[in-house]
Amino acid sequence: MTFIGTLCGCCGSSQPSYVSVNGHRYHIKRLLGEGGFSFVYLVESRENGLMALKKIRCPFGSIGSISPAMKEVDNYQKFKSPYIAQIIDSQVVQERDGSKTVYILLPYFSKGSLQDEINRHLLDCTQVPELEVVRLALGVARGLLCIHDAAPADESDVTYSIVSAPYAEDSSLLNDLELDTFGESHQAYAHHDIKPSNIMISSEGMPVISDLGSCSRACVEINSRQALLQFQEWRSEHCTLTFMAPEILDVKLNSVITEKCDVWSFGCTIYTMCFGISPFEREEQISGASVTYSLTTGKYSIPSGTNYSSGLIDVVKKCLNVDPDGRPSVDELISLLMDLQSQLVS
Ligand SMILES: Nc1ncnc2c1ncn2[C@@H]1O[C@H](COP(=O)(O)OP(=O)(O)OP(=O)(O)O)[C@@H](O)[C@H]1O
Repeated sequence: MTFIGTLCGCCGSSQPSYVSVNGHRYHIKRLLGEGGFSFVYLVESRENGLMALKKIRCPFGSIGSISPAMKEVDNYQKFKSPYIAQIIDSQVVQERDGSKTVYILLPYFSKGSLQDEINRHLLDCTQVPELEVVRLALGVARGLLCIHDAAPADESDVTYSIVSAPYAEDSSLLNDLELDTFGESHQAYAHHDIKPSNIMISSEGMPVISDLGSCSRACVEINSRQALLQFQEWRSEHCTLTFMAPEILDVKLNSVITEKCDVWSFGCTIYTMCFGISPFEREEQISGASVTYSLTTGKYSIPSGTNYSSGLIDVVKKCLNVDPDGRPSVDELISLLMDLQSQLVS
């Protein structure tokens, strides 16, 4: 990986900036967005057109700090679905100061995210039509089904050829990648950060789950004080409070977290599509109760006079059950949403 010119296309430099990933040269056009430790740039290549390049900084330069980013690369390779973003290429770079940077090349979603779509409706004072809410929700649910039902991976099939040489040779890194964050053997995965800004909209208008950095094995047993602290630390880096399931926010010793945490976030996402705000943020606005309190007690309300059908509102209510076992599976959600879709089109 080499950079020619200045990396940041929006920093005011008049010089065009280029980046080379595994020998392919890309023109950096502008910054698309940024997260805690990452920047996402719009890049263009002569052969493949526009793409998004995610640059993840691993500040301490140790294997430990690089593994979450490599886990994200691994996740992009793991799930094959039109409803989950597919990786194009990636590379790890050793920086001169000893730190490492991971670059992930992804398709560019010019329509932005579901959050952008919600924001457009808020600005226009319009609401997302119910049929559109159901169509988008169905796509997200199909992507989630692929994550939750991930087939047991044949570890020997996982290839790391995209990793640049110094790390490909580092077997401890590869071993680290195969370790589940919390040492579980169950093969179902959970995304852990489903929210409208992590769902991109394809050029055909289909929802595509992205930002797989928080995705890890679904079944997490919190069976020691150390596991509890480790989970709390992981949660603060990877999950978003207003979409977070109560069992994650108020994680307890001797509890088990499952993929049902995504079902809660999915319910919050449908609610946000309908009402332009997440249920527990709205609760804070109208009652003054903290998000943490409303969320752990499951206290939220549906705006009165809503013209969304009771069938759709019921789907939200089923997902926002404080008891994870009481929430539907993604399979069940898909059939509920399909029924709703047929009723709406008939
Ligand atoms: N493939 C893409 N096409 C277009 N825009 C993108 C793409 N990927 C990311 N973005 C933009 O960049 C933002 C940040 O990307 P991403 O969520 O992957 O980074 P992150 O560091 O994990 O962010 P967060 O901390 O919000 O989870 C997104 O909200 C989106 O606006």
